[in-house]
Amino acid sequence: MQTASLKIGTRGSPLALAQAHETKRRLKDTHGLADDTIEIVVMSTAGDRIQDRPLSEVGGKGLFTQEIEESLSDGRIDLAVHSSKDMPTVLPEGLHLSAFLEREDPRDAFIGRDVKRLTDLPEGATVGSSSLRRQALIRRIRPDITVVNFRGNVETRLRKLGEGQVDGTFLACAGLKRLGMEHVISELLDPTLFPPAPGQGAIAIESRIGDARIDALLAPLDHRDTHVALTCERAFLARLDGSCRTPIAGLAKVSGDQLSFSGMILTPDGGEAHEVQGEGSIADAAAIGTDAAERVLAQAGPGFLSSWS
Ligand SMILES: NCc1[nH]cc(CCC(=O)O)c1CC(=O)O
Repeated sequence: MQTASLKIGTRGSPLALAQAHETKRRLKDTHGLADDTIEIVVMSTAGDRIQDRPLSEVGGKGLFTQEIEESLSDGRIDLAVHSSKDMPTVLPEGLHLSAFLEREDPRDAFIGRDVKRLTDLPEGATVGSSSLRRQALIRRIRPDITVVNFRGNVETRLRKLGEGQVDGTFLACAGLKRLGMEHVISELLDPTLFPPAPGQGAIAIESRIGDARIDALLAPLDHRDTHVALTCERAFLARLDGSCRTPIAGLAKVSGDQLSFSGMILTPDGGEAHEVQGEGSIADAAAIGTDAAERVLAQAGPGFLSSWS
C-alpha cells in the first residue's frame, strides 16, 4: 500500500475540512500510509456560494454535493467525505456511500446567549435557525418564540449570537465536537423532545461502485453499527421523499443485533407532529425505516407532505 495515491474531495468549510482530515488520519493509521500519499482536494459547492437565502427556498437536491460528485465520477478524486445528513437519498449513478465512520453524539445542542437551558428562554425570545426541522420543533414546544432564519457556518452563527441578533441557536453536537468547540454548548437536547435529522453526527464516505482498490481501503474504516443505523434512517427519509421543505427527524440505535428507530414528521409551524417507532433485526434495517415511514404517513393522512409546499 506504500505507493497508494489518494485524493479526498471535500467542501472547504471548517467542519468539512475537519471531517476530511479525520478520514485521512484514519486511512493513514489503518494502512500505514505516508502523509503525502493522501491529498485533500477542497471544492466549492452551490450550497457554499449561496449565503443570502435559506437553502430550503433554493431547493434542489445535492446543493452541497453536486460539484464534488462530478469530480468523483470523473476520477479527479477517489473518494468524497460528507456529513451524512447533507446527503440526498438518491445518489448519482455509479456512486454509493460505501463507509460510515463511527457516529459522534447525534443530538442537537442548544446554545443560549444569556440562559443555559432552552426552557429558560424568556417569553417571546428569538432563536436563529435555518433548519426547517429545528424551526418546527422549537415552535412545537415553545410557540411564543420567534424563529429567524440563520445561515452560515458554525463560526458565523456563533458570532451572530454573540452580537445579540438572537437569544439562542441550535447546532449539531457532533459538528461542534469536531471543531473543538464543545464548550459553547449550553444544553444537549433530549432526542425524544428534539429528535435529530436522519444521519446527524455521522461522516459518510462516498466512492465509485466497483472501485476495488478504494473498497479495500475503506472496508476497515466502516463502522458497522453506524452503517446499519444510517441504512434505516436513510430508508425512512427516502420513503418520505425527503423534500427539502419537510421537517423530518429520525434516529436509529443499534444494540447487538437489534435496531430501534424513532421518527417524526412535522408541519413547518410545529402545529402538527406525528411520531413513529420501529424495531427489529439489524438485517432488516432498511425495511424498518421504510415501514416506519409508511406508518407515519398513514397516521398523518393523505396530502400531509404536500399540504404546505
Ligand atoms: N447542514 C449543515 C450541517 N451538516 C452537518 C452538520 C453537523 C455535523 C453532523 O451532523 O455530522 C451541520 C451543521 C449543524 O447542523 O450544526
